[in-house]
Amino acid sequence: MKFFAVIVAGGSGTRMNAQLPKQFMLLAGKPVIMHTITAFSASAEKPEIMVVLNKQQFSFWEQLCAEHQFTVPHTLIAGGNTRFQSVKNAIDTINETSVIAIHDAVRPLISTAIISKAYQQALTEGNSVVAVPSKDSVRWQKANGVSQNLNRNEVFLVQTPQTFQSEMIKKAYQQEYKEEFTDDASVAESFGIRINLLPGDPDNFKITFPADLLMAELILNEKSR
Ligand SMILES: Nc1ccn([C@@H]2O[C@H](COP(=O)(O)OP(=O)(O)OP(=O)(O)O)[C@@H](O)[C@H]2O)c(=O)n1
Ligand SMILES: C[C@](O)(CO)[C@H](O)COP(=O)(O)O
Repeated sequence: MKFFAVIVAGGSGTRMNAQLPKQFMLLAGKPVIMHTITAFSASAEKPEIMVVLNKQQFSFWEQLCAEHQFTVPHTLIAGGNTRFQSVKNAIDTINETSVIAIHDAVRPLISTAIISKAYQQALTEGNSVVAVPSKDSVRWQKANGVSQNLNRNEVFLVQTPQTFQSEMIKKAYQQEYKEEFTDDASVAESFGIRINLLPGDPDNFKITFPADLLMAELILNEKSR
């Protein structure tokens, strides 16, 4: 079977509040996204890697690759205004029957073990969505202003990769964009696909705020000791 990795990095990182988009910020001496691409290239399935970037940043990325002697093979795809559009731009170019993992560039601490489990689950069960249990209590704030406790054993926080057999995810991404499409699982589910969860890893958090980058740096330092 052919495997693809779509690494989405077309965002501008408004919550990070920095000049440089967070996917290019340095983590342990190299841009965040290079850690992410390296993890996929090291996985047993040896996926073909697609990197989705804002078109305006193609030449900057090529400069970064030269500066960091980054030679992992990948193709560049132009991003869109939403994550949904960025993913769609990439998967629309895939015509082979395959298994496609979609991953946020800004989750650089993903392990090769989880990547492989995700590909294998999607191969046998159709899809695989990485998620972790909540470490906090969880409440649902209803429209009438009343909040209600939820059983946190039944609530999961969704990560990436989100991995699918190509035929189903390509069809799901033909739907019109809706605001509730915050990830690939929500797109697939709205198309009628039942989602399979795969246990994730708390370290596979999304770099969203400045403190997240500091935490990622600490974890990498600890792992290299
Ligand atoms: N138009 C977009 C928006 C987001 N992404 C990617 O989707 C992932 C998750 O998005 P998020 O953390 O929200 O990134 P940003 O959109 O960059 O951040 P913010 O929402 O704070 O602006 C990131 O790797 C981001 O680059 C993308 O490829 N194209
Ligand atoms: C895809 C995702 O990372 C799964 O948790 C998340 O939904 C992305 O959300 P964001 O608002 O684009 O950061």
